Amino acid sequence: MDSGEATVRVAARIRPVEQPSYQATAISFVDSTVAVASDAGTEKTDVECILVETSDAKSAEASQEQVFQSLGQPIIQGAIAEGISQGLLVYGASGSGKTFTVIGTKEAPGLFPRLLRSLLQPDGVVDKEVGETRIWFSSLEVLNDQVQDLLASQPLSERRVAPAFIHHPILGVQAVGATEVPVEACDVQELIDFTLKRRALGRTCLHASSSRSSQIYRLRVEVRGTSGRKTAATICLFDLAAPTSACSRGDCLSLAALQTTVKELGKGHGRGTQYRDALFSSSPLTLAMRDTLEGTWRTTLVATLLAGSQHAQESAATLRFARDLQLLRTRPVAARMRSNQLQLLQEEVVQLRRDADHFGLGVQVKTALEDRSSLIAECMKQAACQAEERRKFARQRAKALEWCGLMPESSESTTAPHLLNMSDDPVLAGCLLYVLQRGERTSIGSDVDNTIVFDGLGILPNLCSIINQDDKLVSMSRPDFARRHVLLNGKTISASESVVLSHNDRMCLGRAQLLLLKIPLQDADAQQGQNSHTLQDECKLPGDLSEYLPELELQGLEVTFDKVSAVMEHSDSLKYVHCYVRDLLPKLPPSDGLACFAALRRACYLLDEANMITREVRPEDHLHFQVELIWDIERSPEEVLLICLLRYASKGNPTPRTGAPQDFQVLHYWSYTRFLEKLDYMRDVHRLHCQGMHGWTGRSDPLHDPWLEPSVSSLQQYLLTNSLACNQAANILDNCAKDQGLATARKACTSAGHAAADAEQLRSRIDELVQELEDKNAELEERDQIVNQLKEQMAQIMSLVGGMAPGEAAEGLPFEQPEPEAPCSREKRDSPASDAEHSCTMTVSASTSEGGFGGGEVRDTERSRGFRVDNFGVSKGNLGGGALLSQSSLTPPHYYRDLRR
Ligand SMILES: Nc1ncnc2c1ncn2[C@@H]1O[C@H](COP(=O)(O)OP(=O)(O)OP(=O)(O)O)[C@@H](O)[C@H]1O
Repeated sequence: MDSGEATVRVAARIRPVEQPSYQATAISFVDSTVAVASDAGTEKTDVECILVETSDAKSAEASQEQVFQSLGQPIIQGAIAEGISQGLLVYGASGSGKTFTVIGTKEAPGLFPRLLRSLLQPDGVVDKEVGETRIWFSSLEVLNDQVQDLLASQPLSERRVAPAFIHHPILGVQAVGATEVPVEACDVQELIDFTLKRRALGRTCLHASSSRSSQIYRLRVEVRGTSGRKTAATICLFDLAAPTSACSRGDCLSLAALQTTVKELGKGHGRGTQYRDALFSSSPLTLAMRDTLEGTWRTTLVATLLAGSQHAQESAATLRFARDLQLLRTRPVAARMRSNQLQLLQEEVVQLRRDADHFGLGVQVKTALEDRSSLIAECMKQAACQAEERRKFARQRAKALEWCGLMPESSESTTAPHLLNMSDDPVLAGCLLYVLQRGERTSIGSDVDNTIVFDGLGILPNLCSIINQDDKLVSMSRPDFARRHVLLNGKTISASESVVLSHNDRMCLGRAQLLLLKIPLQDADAQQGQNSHTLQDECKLPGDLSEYLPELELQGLEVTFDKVSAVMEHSDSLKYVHCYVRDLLPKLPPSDGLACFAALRRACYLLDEANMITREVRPEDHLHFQVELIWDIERSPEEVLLICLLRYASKGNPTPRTGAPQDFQVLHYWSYTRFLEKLDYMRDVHRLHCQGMHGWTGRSDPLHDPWLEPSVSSLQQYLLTNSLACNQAANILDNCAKDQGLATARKACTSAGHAAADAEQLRSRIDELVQELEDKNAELEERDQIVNQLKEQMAQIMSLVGGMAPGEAAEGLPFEQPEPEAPCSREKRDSPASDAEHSCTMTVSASTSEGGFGGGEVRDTERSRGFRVDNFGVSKGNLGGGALLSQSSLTPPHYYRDLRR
C-alpha cells in the first residue's frame, strides 16, 4: 500500500437476539474476526472494532456513547486537527439499527447529534487550541434515484429543482442546490427534528417502506486555531437503505449501483477516469459517495448486524459488502478552505473560456463551464453574517411547519387534542404533531387555505374538518363527496352529522395519511405518561378489518351477506363483487367465509388505490382494475383472487358487466401476489409523477411500466437493444482508453490550440505588414508622379537650354520655378506634334554623360536600372533636386510586392 493511501476502517455493531441463546445466534467473533454462519456456509470478515449491544433498552445510551467514543472521536480528530474530510457509512439489514446508530432517539442520541455537539465544543475532544469553529449543515435523501433536500423550507409541492451532486477533479463531490444552514449548539435537536419531519411529510404514510431511502447528513466545518491557522473539512454520514428488502424497486437501485461500484473498484483492473466517471454516475448515491470510496477522504463503515439466525443471510451479505469495501483505497489530504476553492474555480472558468474561444464551445467545455459556475454560486452562498443567516433559516423552518399545520417543538408537550402521523419507520412515526386549537375548527385537505395541508394520493382539496370544543369534546365531519376518502377506525363516516371522536381514534385520509388522534384529557393514562403502547401498536392499517369483524368472529356467528354488506360500501371494488360475495358466503363454513371476505376486502382496498393511481398518472388510457374470483373453495382465500386490468374504449365510470362487450378489453390477469408487486411499482410511479419535472418516464418500457405485462419476446428485444447500446458505449470507452484517454486527447487539443493561436498571431502580423506595404506603395506611386512631373520639367528645360552654353542655362532658368505648362507633357506629346515641340524631344544618357547633357538615346545600363521612368533616365547628381531622385525613394512598387510574397 502506498504510504499516502488509507483503507476503509470497518466496525461491526451487533444486535443480539432478544433472548440470548446460542442456538438462535448466527454470529460469533474471535479477536477482530466476525463470523456469520448461514445455510450457504460461514462468512468471516476482519474488522477493526466490534461493538456488541445488549438487549437491555436501558443500556442504549451507554452503548451509543461507546459507539461515539470508538468511531466519532477519531472522525472529529481527523477533521479538526488534520483538516481531512471524513465519511461514515452505515450499512445493514432492515431493522438492524442503522438509523439508531446515526440519529438515535432523544434519550439515546446517535452519532450525528453527538458529533455535532462535540464539534461545537471541540476543546475537550481535540488536543489543539481551537479558536473558532463554524459549521454548516445540509441533509439530503436519495429515494427512487431522486435527491430530496430535507432542509428545504418551501412546501413539498413547490419543490421543482432537486439538488444535484457534481464531481470536481480536485475539490471532490459538491452538492449543488442543497439548503446549507449555519449551526449553533442550540439548533442541533431542532434541525434533526426538522429533517425527520421533512422525511415524514415527503412520503405516503401508508405502505411506505422505511428501508427504501438513504439519508445523507453533511457537516461542513471550518476551524480557526488560536494561532491563526485555519482548517476546513467535511463530515458526511450515510444512513444507507436496507439491501435485502424490496430490492426490486425503490432506492435498492441506488444500493445495487453502490454494490457494483464497490466491487468494480475493488477489482482494481486499472480502467481509466472515464470508466470510473461512468461507474459513479450510475446513481446519485454513488456519486455522492465518490470521495469516500476513492477520493481524498478517510472512510469508516459501520456494519450493523442482527445476530438472530433468521437474519443470517442478511448479516452475511453485510459482511461481504464490508470485505469488498476493505479492498478500496483513498488518499486522504487536507481539504481546501472555501476561499481557496473559489479561487481555483474562478481560474478554471477563465481557462475554460479561453478553451471555448479557441476550440468553440463543445459539449465538454460547456458542461465543465456550467458545473464550475454552479460550484462558484455554491461557494458564494456562504453567509457573510452567520448569525443572521442562522436566524433567517430558523424562521423559514418554523414558517414551513406552520404552513402545513405543524407546531414547533416547544408546543409538543401540549395537553390540547392533537393528531400524530403514523409510519412503519419507527423514527418517523409520531414525529408530525398537528394541534387542534381549542374552540376552533381545523380544516384538512390539499387546498392551501386549510388549517392542515396534506399532499398525496386521494387527498381532496377539502377533505374533512375537526372541531375541538373544550379540549375534551372533539368532533369530525366531512363533505358528501369525500366519503371514501375519509375512514375513521377503518369505516366511512356519515356526511349528514358530525361524529364525536375518542382518544386513540385512527383516521385514514385518502391513501396518503394515517393519523392517530390523542385527546390527553380523555385518557388518564396518557396524562400520567403511562401509556405503554408504541405508536405502531396503536395504529393498524384499515385493510385488515381488525376494527370491524372481530365482534363477528368472537360471537361465532355465521358471516352472512347482510352483516358484511355495510362494509362493502367502503370500497368501489368491493361493491362491484357483491354478487360473488352473496353467492359465496352461504356456501362456506363461518370461519372460511370470514377469512375469504377479509382477504377480498383487503384486496379491494388495494385495488381502489391502484385505480386512484392509474386515474392520476395515466387518465387518457382509460385503464381500470377489478377483482374476480376463481370458484375453488379448497384453496387459500388469497389464491382464489384474480386481478384483471381492463382498458375502456372511452372515459367514464366503468361498469364493465353491464356495458357492451366491445366497450372494454381485458389486458392482463394477474395473481394477487403479482398484483401486489405491481402496486408497489405503481406507488413509486405515482411519487415520481407528483414530483413534476423529474416525473416518471417509464411508460411503455417493459421493465419500468407496471401496467404492462411484457411477453418474453418483448423482454428479449428490450434486453438485446439495451445490450447493444451498452456494447456500443463500452466500445467507445475502450477506444477512448486505447487512445490514451481523454487527458491525452485534451493535451493534444491544447497543443493544437496553442499552435492555432500562434498561427493566428502570425496571420495578423502578416496582415499588418501587408497594410504597411500597401501604404508604402501608395506613397511611392505619388512619388512616381512627382518624378514624372520633374522629368517633364527637365525635358522642357533641356529643350529650352538646347542652344545655350551650360553656364547660361544655369543662370537663366531656375529649377524651382518651372513653367506652369510643361511643353513635354504626355497629352502634348500624344497630340499631333508641331515642329517646335518635336525639336524639344531629346534623350539624356545617364551612363555616358555623367556631369554633362549629351544628346542621344536612353541607354538602360546597369547603373540606370531602377531609375528608368518612361523613356527617360536621370542620373543622380547631374541635376538639382537630387534628393527627390535618390535610389531609395525611387525603389519601384513591385519591389515591395515581391517581398510580400
Ligand atoms: N442498539 C440498539 N439498542 C436499542 N434499540 C435499537 C438498537 N438498534 C435499533 N434499535 C431500535 O430498533 C428499531 C429499528 O432500528 P432502526 O430504525 O435504526 O433500523 P434500520 O436499520 O435503520 O431499519 P430500516 O433499514 O428499516 O430503516 C428502532 O426502534 C430502534 O430504536
